[in-house]
Amino acid sequence: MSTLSAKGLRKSFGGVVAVDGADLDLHEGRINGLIGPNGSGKTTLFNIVTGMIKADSGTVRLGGTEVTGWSPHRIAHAGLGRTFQLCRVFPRLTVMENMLVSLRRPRLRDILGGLTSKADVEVAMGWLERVGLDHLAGTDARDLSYGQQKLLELAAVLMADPQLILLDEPAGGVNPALIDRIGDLVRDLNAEGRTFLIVEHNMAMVMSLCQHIIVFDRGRPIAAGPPAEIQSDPRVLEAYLGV
Ligand SMILES: Nc1ncnc2c1ncn2[C@@H]1O[C@H](COP(=O)(O)OP(=O)(O)OP(=O)(O)O)[C@@H](O)[C@H]1O
Repeated sequence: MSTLSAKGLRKSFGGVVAVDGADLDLHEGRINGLIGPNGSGKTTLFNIVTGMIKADSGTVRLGGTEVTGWSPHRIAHAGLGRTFQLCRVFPRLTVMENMLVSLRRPRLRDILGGLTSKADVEVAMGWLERVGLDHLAGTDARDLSYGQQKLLELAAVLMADPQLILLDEPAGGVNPALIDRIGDLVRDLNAEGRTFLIVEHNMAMVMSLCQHIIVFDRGRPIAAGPPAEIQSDPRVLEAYLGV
């Protein structure tokens, strides 16, 4: 079960209302997009549904189970993986070590001492091949380009075999060739049955990749539908252009 839904989410930071009574319903098995002007609450929503921050009110359900207030680790264990707007890899660990620490099971000392299970290394290598980083397995993550680090972060998320994956600005700061590779990878992973929710400012990517788009403005959804519908929705144009 991968469906993510939320009801009445609300979150304020001091006087700033970041998420303002938002509902969310993802289309299962689809590539869902979440767009909206800067500061409209998209990342805060991501952080709430992945357990990184607690909402002031509202509920989150994952595959029929209420997960409101669960820790990020428990939510990840329930099948939800995520990447971050500012990519999070361990710069001084190699690409392979980054893959293995994402499992949490082995201890860092074991990984650095080569005491990891052969099966884990094989699974990690399989994902590195899928994202095109297998030839860099022994390279320190800090020596990868920013786009390659984003691919590594996604590959590390895939180690947990999540059925639902949230990507926070996968194209941000990435060169066009790697943006295409990330897009192809998302399509392939979706064809295998994984559901995606993608926050992205690159409209060309969102419109070509996503099958269902949710538009946020001032902390709540103002429109949802297929790309062609969203592109011509007057509420969306108003939110973006103020027209
Ligand atoms: N930790 C925080 N402390 C204070 N204010 C915050 C915090 N996190 C978010 N905000 C505020 O909440 C609002 C929503 O921010 P959020 O980052 O969720 O928007 P966003 O849609 O993801 O923006 P962007 O597209 O620029 O990443 C903004 O006004 C932001 O300044």
